[in-house]
Amino acid sequence: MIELEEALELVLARIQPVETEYISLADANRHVLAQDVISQIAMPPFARSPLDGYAYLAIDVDPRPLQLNVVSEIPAGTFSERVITRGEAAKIFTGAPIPPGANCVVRMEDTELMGDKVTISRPVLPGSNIVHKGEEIQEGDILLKRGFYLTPPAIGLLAAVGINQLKVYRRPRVGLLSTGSELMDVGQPLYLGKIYNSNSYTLRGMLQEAGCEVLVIPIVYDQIEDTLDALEKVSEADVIISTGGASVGDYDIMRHALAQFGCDMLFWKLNLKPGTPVSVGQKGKQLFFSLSGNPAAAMVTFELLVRPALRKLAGRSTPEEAEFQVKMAGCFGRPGKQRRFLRAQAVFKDGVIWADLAPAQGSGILRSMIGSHLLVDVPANHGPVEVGELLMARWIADWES
Ligand SMILES: Nc1nc2c(c(=O)[nH]1)N[C@H]1C(S)=C(S)[C@@H](COP(=O)(O)OP(=O)(O)OC[C@H]3O[C@@H](n4cnc5c(N)ncnc54)[C@H](O)[C@@H]3O)O[C@H]1N2
Ligand code: MOO
Repeated sequence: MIELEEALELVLARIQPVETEYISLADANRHVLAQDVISQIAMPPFARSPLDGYAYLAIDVDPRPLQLNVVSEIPAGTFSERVITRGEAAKIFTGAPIPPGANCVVRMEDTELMGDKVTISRPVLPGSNIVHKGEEIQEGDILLKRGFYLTPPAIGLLAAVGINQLKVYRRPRVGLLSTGSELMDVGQPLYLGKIYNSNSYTLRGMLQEAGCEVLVIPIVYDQIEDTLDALEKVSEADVIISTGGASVGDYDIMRHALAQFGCDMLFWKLNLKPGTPVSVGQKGKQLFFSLSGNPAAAMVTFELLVRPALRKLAGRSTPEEAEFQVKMAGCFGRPGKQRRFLRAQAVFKDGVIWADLAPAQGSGILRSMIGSHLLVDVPANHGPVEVGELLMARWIADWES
């Protein structure tokens, strides 16, 4: 039985990021950048108007009202080289370039146009309502660094500076095995003694959200031969995750199957709950995680151990999330001898993050993950957890309620 931190060290030491590839920006969501991105242009690329109105050359002491001759019109997408001098204005629209000579924009609502003369009821000060060139991004800015996990705002930012090809790490390929002779797939009536396989569905979604390609082997019987066959089917995967058959029972064969498959076994059992009976093996470049079959336990150990491993494999610069302090909104009577991770909702009140525990904390209770944002880290041999107590916790993905 080893500590989580020791297990993580052992696992992370065995992982190198996957190879890189070039992809188009349209395919970049949930990929990890394998290059620093330096902007070749400024954004905006020119000084522009944030309003529909009139651009002109203001001074500090313009009379009220101010009357100007309208000498040009600049819709967005065009530009005008006509220099605006004192007494002149250009009719301008949101997003259009400020013409040379002008030093401000007054909004349409404060003006009245008669023929080619505009009367400005409330003149503005020099510099008003101009978005300067490079206000958001300067040419040469490092926008994003290698190891950055690309999600929509970052992809939009890359589009904003005109990037259409980029170097990323290829998606990690993950094979997913649900083992258990009691399992049936959804879509059929349930036989006596059987249950539906939920782990495949939970973990497939978690893996997809983490940017992985997933190959699912839905149900593997608790027999060495079946397990070895299933392992052969995922020979292209970088990482193989199995659930079930991880403990001490006669049919808990996963770690034996892995050893027989030729894995070098790194450890068996983590000193934490839920999900104690985890083992990890390595064969060549492939890493094998055997997780508990209990649905909540599988999710928790995925968060604590597998997710950091996948992050490093995917090329991300920060494999692990830091813990932070929370205040307990509920009590928990029996944490036990082992370190324990409690599922809880984060509630912000009076400047504090309160951890509101899920009502049931059993290893098999998948419902407790719904609406949980936190895993509260209760140390080994901790007595009962009291209301108001301060403990450390880590964020997990936001499983909305
Ligand atoms: N004598 C002992 N028994 C057990 C121990 C122990 O130390 N001594 N440890 C317990 C702990 S802790 C856990 S956790 C479980 C782990 O069991 P396994 O990983 O071997 O998992 P299974 O027995 O195969 O399954 C556990 C539970 O989860 C259900 N299950 C399995 N796969 C799925 C799936 N894909 N979808 C939904 N539900 C699944 C399975 O039917 C069982 O009810 O062992 C304890 N036993
Ligand atoms: O380790 Mo197990 O605590 O029941 O999930």
